[in-house]
Amino acid sequence: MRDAEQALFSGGLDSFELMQRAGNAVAEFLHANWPEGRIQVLCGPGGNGGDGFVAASQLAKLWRDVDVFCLVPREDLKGDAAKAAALWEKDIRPLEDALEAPHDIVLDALFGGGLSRALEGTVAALSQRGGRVVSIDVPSGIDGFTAEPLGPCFRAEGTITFAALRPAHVLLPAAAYCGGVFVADIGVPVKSRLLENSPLLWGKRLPQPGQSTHKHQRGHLAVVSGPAHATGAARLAARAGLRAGAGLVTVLSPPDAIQVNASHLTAVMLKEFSKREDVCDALETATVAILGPAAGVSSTTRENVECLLGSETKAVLDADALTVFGDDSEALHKLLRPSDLITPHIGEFTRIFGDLLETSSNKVDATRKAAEIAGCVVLLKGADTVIASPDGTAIVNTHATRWLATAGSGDVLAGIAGGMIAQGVDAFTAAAMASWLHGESGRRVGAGLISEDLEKQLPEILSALHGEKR
Ligand SMILES: NC(=O)C1=CN([C@@H]2O[C@H](COP(=O)(O)OP(=O)(O)OC[C@H]3O[C@@H](n4cnc5c(N)ncnc54)[C@H](O)[C@@H]3O)[C@@H](O)[C@H]2O)[C@@H](O)CC1
Ligand SMILES: [K+]
Repeated sequence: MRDAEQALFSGGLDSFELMQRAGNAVAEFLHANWPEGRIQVLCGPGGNGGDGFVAASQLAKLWRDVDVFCLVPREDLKGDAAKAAALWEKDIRPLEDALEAPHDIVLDALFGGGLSRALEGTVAALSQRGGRVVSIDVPSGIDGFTAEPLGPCFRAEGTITFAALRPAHVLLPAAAYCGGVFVADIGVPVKSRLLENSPLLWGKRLPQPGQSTHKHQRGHLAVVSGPAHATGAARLAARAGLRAGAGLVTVLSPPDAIQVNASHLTAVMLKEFSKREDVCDALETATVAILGPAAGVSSTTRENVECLLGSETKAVLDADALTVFGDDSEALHKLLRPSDLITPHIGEFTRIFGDLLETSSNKVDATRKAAEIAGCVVLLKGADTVIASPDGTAIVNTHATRWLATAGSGDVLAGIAGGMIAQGVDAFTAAAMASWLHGESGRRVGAGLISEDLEKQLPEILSALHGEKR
């Protein structure tokens, strides 16, 4: 966003004009959503405070009852913040006075996301008062780069930011302090490359069969099963893929697991593989294959991955398919293609991308770098799942529930993504669809959730998204 602002300024746009647009947007946002009550505006010394002064004068024009407090005296303000303060003709009171002043709503215009040290003294005390808070840019006290509180910080009911979402608005723990986030368009032409997951992003692209579509036109998903003692993961993924709409789903099974797989599968087909060539042949007939869930950390799994990534078939790689490359991750990066999806949890991510999480400012940056390195779509699982494509576009999914932290949950996620890819959805969109549908399924089950419950929720959820009554 900084680059886009700089381009605008060098194109002749006055930075104070931008601040006025920002402050006016804040006033509109606050007035529309918190239409009643006395407003206490808390201003910092920089641009964030400047937005606060503009908003305060605009809110007063809307006949709102407004008091303004500032961390520094009016005469110490500089640049745009000083110009903005000049718009406020009444008193600017010292910040300490705010502690005891009557109010209903606080407008937190103290600091933006560039804050470099923890809040102290009066500011820290104000942040801990509770009550109804609306924050400008980010709740003050949040480090916008790491998306973590630097110490005490405001907890907002709503946050208004400008031009585009930043990681702190969607990544935990910062996102939990933001409340509802509104992105105001102030004329900064950024191509938003960070989005929050929602059916609004992809609902219209959910695949659905036409009246005369036959199953072969809905794609073929293959899922590679582990050995006899580890077959459940593949079946969870396979059934989820079928529910997501893949026309055909086949579990590819080693000979020792055929009986156990056969006794548990009905609509999902089963095919035996005993040697490398069998897997290669079977994978080539599929549109997409899921490899990794309970596949085993073995040379067979590695060979199967190499076979899949050397074929025309798209890949969804998870768990053991990633772990087998733990000591040779560059080989995996070289094989992966832009149409592939990998779905590591943090441990697997570290195995194949080293210390990227520690060396990046936050999870969004780390996942973006990973997608660029691997040249494929990366879905980093967590309470705030991040999906990134090699071009830098990222989506964060917070539509989930803690009850999803259970055995087999990730296999279902991979299965839904595979089912969508089978039907022609690109890997990035399929990952976004899958993480939201997975989260929604989890929320519908709630406490007591086991992974077998998840795919059963899909018909109702998908019907609702398609606008069909059941
Ligand atoms: N960049 C732009 O052109 C625009 C910026 N806007 C606003 O400007 C804000 C960014 O402005 P700034 O870069 O001035 O940043 P801030 O408004 O966050 O202010 C930073 C100032 O606070 C001081 N400071 C940092 N931590 C402190 C602490 N713990 N205790 C006391 N003082 C501390 C710093 O020394 C610095 O002087 C955004 O958040 C947004 O609200 C908007 O007006 C839109 C346009
Ligand atoms: K703020």
